[in-house]
This record gives sequence, C-alpha cells and structure tokens, in this order.
Amino acid sequence: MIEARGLTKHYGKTLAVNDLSFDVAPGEVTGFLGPNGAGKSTTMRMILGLDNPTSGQVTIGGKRYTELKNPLRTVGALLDAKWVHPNRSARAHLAWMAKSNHIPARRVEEVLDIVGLTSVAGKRAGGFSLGMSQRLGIAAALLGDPEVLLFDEPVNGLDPEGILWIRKFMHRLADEGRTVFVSSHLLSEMALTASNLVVIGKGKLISQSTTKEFVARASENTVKVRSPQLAKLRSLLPADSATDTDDGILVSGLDSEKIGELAASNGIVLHELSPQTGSLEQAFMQITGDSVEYHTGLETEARHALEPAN
Ligand SMILES: Nc1ncnc2c1ncn2[C@@H]1O[C@H](COP(=O)(O)OP(=O)(O)OP(=O)(O)O)[C@@H](O)[C@H]1O
Repeated sequence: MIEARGLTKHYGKTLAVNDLSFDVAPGEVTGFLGPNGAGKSTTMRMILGLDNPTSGQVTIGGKRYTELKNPLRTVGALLDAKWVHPNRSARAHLAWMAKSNHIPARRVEEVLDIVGLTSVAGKRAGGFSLGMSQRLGIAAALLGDPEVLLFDEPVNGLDPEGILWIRKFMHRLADEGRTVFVSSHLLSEMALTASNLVVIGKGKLISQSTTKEFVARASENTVKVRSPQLAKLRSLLPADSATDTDDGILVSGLDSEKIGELAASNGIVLHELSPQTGSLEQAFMQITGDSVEYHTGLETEARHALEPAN
C-alpha cells in the first residue's frame, strides 16, 4: 500500500507536485497517468526517498522510504532501464546488487528466470536491446521479492512484443498480491494495463478511480453526428457543446434522442447519430481540458526489436 498525503515539491519557482493525495492498493495494477511534465517522475522519486517533499508525505506500508529497514525487500523500482554498467553481464550486475543489499546470491538466478533472461545472463548488458534492458531492470526490482513495485514509463520505446510482455508481467505481479504502480503518458496502454488510475495534470490530482469509472464519467453524453446541414444544426446546439471531427461533430451534454428530435423538428437531415463509447483519450481530454497528443506509440516504436545481445 502506498499512501500520499498533501505531497508537494517545489524546484525553485517550479511547482512540480502540488498537494497530491492518493492511495495505491495491493493486488492491482494502478496506472499513474498524466502528460509529459505532469510530475509523475518527481512523485515516484519522492516515494523512493530519492527526492524530499517540500511538504506533505508519502509512505509505503505506513513508513517513509527512509524509515524502511530493508528497502529493497519492501519496494522495487524500475526508473531508468539503462542504469547499468555497460561492460557488466546481466548476471554480474544483479549479483553486485544482491551482494550490496544482503540478498542471497541464489535469488539472482531466480529473477533471471522470472524475466526470461537466463540464456543471455552472461552477455554484456551494454549490448542489450531496450526490451532486454527493461527486463534486466525488472529483475533488479524483483531481487528483494518486494511487496511494492514502481515502474516509471516502462513501455517507452518498446516494440509491440515488449509492450505485451510488460503488460502481462504487471498483471502477474498484481495477481501475486503485490502493489503495482506504473506511470505512463500513453493512455491507450494504461487502459489495457491498469484497473485503477491516479490521474494528474500540472502536478495536481485530477482523479483517482477505477479505469472503467474514469472513462464512463467523462464520456457520458457524447454523440457523434454527421449531417449535410451541420452548420444549421450547430446553430441550434448550446454554445461550446460541439467539437469538430474529421467528418462531423461530437456533441457533449445532450443525448442522441434530444439531438435527433432537435434535428427532426428543424427539418435537418442526419447521416449519423451515434452515442460514443468512451476511450481513455477522450476521457482524459474532457477531464483535463488538455490538448496533448496521445497515441499508443506502437507504430513509431516498433523499430526497437527484442533482439538477443551480441
Ligand atoms: N530536478 C529538477 N529540477 C528542476 N525542475 C524539475 C526537476 N525535475 C523535474 N522538474 C520539473 O518538474 C515538473 C515535473 O517533472 P516530472 O519529470 O516529474 O514530470 P513527468 O510527469 O514525469 O514528465 P515526463 O513524462 O516528461 O518525465 C516539470 O516542469 C519539470 O521540468
């Protein structure tokens, strides 16, 4: 269980995290969602004691990170997958981490097996693809068999196969009863990965709810309308209720019956009148009013193949 209360962080004049309170429960994957610069990494660093809050606090199982007796046995984190000595093998890297944290050496082979790196464990980590580096980072996070796991943007730059692997792995960790907190700015990915969402924008909490609730709340009463007389229909709708789409408008605040009746009583022909099932993207934009571009990242990131190390 992670509990943040009034968590605030100033960097000089920049208010990176602003009075943030949220809970992350065990046995589930909780997504930490927000556009670039929203304060996700700063929050994760404060959870891990790598940064001190200006005010407020965050605890893991009721204790601040600095109060934990065996931090690696309580919380594991993947912050930067490339943080590894390039000439060290994966096995040597993990053995060094285990030794410096009083973790038995046999655990190294266990975590290599869990993340599927046993066959390349003797190769230099510097030659690993991004996907393999992510697996190594996850193996390191699992070394102390912690109850709580944090992942900062774990699918960034991964190919579809790597993304799928991470997604399934997070579900597995949650099914084992662990607390899994994963940050991302990729909304589509979080919709598939997380059952709960903590959503922030500009350092502030926007919402904490299940993913389903988040989408349902924001996407109610959105109706797609196509018509050869759109301008006339628009003039009859409440101000700011319609936004343009490629081939029509998206109306919020009115249900399809009302729009249909309005069109009929004014002799307006409709080619489409369809209530929209909400996507996470729509939900986010409606709730935050932000116009950040979101995408799954699958197309542009497919070039990073999960190749074996040289
Ligand atoms: N060490 C620092 N010194 C000064 N400003 C910082 C520092 N770290 C973060 N910031 C600022 O704090 C804000 C939040 O940054 P943060 O990296 O936490 O956001 P984020 O949601 O993780 O974004 P991203 O997805 O781009 O990493 C940004 O305005 C950033 O420029």
